[in-house]
Amino acid sequence: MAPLIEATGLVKEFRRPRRDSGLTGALKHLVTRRFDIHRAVDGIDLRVGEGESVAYAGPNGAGKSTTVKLLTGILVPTAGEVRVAGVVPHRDRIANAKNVGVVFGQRTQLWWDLPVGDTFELLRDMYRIPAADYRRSLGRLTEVLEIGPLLPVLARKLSLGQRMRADLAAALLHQPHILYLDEPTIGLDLDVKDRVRTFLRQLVADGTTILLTTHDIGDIEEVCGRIVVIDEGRIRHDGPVEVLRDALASASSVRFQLSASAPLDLIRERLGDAEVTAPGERELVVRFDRTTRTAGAVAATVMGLVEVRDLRINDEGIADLIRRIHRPDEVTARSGAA
Ligand SMILES: Nc1ncnc2c1ncn2[C@@H]1O[C@H](COP(=O)(O)OP(=O)(O)OP(=O)(O)O)[C@@H](O)[C@H]1O
Repeated sequence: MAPLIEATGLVKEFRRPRRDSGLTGALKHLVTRRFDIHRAVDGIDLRVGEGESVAYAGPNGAGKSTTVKLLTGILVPTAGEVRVAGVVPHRDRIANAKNVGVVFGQRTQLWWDLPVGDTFELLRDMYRIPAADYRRSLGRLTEVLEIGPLLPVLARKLSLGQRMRADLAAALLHQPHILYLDEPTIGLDLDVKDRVRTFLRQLVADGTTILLTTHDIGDIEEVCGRIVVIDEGRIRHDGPVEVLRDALASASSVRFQLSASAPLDLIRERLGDAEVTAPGERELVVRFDRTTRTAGAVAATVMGLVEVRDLRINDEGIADLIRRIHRPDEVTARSGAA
């Protein structure tokens, strides 16, 4: 079966005005209008199957929102191919919109000055949802998201948590197969976060395909089965969240503050397969497998080779791994293989 989301060699370039500094620069720009080309998405190959829940993670400016905009058809790719449920999004935005729901944590699609229920009715008309389907869909969403009491309330009077639940319902009224979520739990308190995540898990269990961009590790761990990490417009990592979690269950690290710069080669030689990096001049980080050596043994080895002022032991989590994928310079300074 063909994947539901299929992007091949996807590229999006933006033109950015190039302006030299100062008044002369601004005036020159007015006359000559020079531009730089910026590749926000730089050759992405992504396939997402029906029913998958994929986290799309990466640092600020990595190209996450641009990818989602290409998938919704808001943006036209500079190069490459994209298909969502068989539709080329930018060629047929209306057909694509029928298959897709979109939720932005930082922006609402509810009409600000209307009661929530009125927005829902507008969406029913926009999507031409048949009356019986609408009643069923609204009934189910009202119940699971507990938004019955919110229907007569003006959107602008909702709390953030209430707004997010209403936004989720708005995105799902037309029963799309695919849901894109952009930071859906941002700013929510723990209770509401939990409810939103439980709801999303249920959606996935019922067969909806989810692509979720987030900086929140809890969203990734609790909702997603797969994680794709993007940086500078390129995919740096793609794999099951569970494998990552298992790999990290045994990962540990010790961070040292040193009195002098570290004899890196010597430390690497003594620590064998551990990963030794020097993020700062008098800083040393050793990552190792907890099942094969102890933090105490690592500390003793380092202390035998250089004077240590302070040290901190950390067990690694998915957040650390994503951070390391973002900083290939730290990752490439591997011991053994390096
Ligand atoms: N319309 C635009 N015109 C010019 N540059 C843009 C435009 N939209 C995005 N960019 C640039 O493209 C790059 C990727 O932006 P994008 O919004 O996709 O990142 P992101 O991964 O979603 O980041 P964040 O986590 O901050 O939301 C950034 O450098 C951004 O400044």
